[in-house]
Amino acid sequence: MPALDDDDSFPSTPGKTKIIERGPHHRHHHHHFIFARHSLSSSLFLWTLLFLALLASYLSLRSFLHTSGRYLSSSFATLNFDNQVRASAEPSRSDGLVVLVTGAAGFVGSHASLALAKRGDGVVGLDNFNSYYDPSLKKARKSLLANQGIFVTEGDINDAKLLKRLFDLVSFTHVLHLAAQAGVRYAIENPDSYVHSNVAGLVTLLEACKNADPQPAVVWASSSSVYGLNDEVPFSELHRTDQPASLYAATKKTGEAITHVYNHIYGLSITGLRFFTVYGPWGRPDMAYFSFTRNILQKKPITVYRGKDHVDLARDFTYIDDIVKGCVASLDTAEKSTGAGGIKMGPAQYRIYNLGNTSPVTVPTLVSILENYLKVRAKKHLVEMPGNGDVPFTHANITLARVELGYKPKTNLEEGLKKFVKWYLSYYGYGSRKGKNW
Ligand SMILES: O=C(O)[C@H]1O[C@H](OP(=O)(O)OP(=O)(O)OC[C@H]2O[C@@H](n3ccc(=O)[nH]c3=O)[C@H](O)[C@@H]2O)[C@H](O)[C@@H](O)[C@@H]1O
Repeated sequence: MPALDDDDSFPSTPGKTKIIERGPHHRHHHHHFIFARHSLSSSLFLWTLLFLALLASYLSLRSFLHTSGRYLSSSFATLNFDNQVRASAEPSRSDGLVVLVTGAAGFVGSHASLALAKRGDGVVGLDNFNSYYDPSLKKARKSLLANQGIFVTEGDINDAKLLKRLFDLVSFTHVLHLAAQAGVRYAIENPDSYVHSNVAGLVTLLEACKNADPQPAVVWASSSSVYGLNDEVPFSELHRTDQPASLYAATKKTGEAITHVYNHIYGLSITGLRFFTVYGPWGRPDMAYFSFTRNILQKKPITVYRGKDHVDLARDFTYIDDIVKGCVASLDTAEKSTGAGGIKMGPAQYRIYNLGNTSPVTVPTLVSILENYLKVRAKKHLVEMPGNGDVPFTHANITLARVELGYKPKTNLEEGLKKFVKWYLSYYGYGSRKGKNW
């Protein structure tokens, strides 16, 4: 029986190497071979080590440069931001106010910021540039402000860190709080945005104000819509405001309650302004006078809502310059907040004013004024008021604002719309039509 070769007697175990011994000669060669393999693999090992070490130092150097570069550029950005905020906040007259304007790239915010800067107050703007309506209009307003040395930082009033940073950088004497989710009917589509800006954002802003030392006096935009289903006319600050007709109105009414709490607990000086359908150049594209103008010029139909029994809707349309005067007068007459760093020192001022025009105009009349200036007939679709938040009319009693603020609106709808249309035609490049219309 042939001897079974040991090597073949067992199937090789996976992973185990068989050592074959073939006598001394073989063994020598084998050692030589092993030695060569050894020296080859150890030098390969060394080279690999060297390579890895080089690679590691390259990578760490790169990441160091990257991090320090980023750190340096972010430090420069921080420094740049701080300098811009401080420079913008510097009043150019000796007793100038130092005002944080929220919603500064908005319609009322941009006009108010310009008016304040023009008389020598320091103004820092804050705006989130959201896309509720064309943000390019907001950017254009921002450039207008930048030309007057006003810096508008891009940020949300819900950003507590950013607010703290601004208050750490600047001792604001006043906050003009105009940032909000506006629009009555849009609340049906996007209710959350109203809670986000008009409730949560307001609280975040008031927290920053009450923590500041010194605390600023706060003037903010409420709305004529808080009168809701009230049918006593003209609307007085003494009338009921507990029957809102839209979520928008409800969040503004909530704002009045929330600001009262901060006044009561922390001694913040508060002035709430109930604006009545503000219009004018650089206005809001979502509002009727603006979208009607666009559609009329583009020969597109417009929808004109009507109330019950075909009664025309009416608004106490108020021109932007009059509203700005009311805002500035409110800032000038606001008493100081009494608290500091979150602690109340004594009772503080709490005021609410109507800022309207006192002469309501129907929506069809608004349309015919526009038709007249645009020299185009509107394609009107008369539609029953859809019940999505509108009230049939607004009409302001402004006695309180007149007596306490010296507020006196002086632009009627015809004059105001003339200025608006002139701006609209030039801004949207209807330049050649100008001569024809004016
Ligand atoms: O005074 C206020 O408190 C409010 O004024 C305006 O709200 P509104 O009066 O509804 O202003 P527009 O949206 O310009 O509407 C004006 C009138 O035109 C009517 N309208 C609007 C849009 C439309 O397509 N058709 C139409 O007939 C409305 O029903 C309303 O009677 C602003 O949009 C709100 O942000 C502000 O808070």
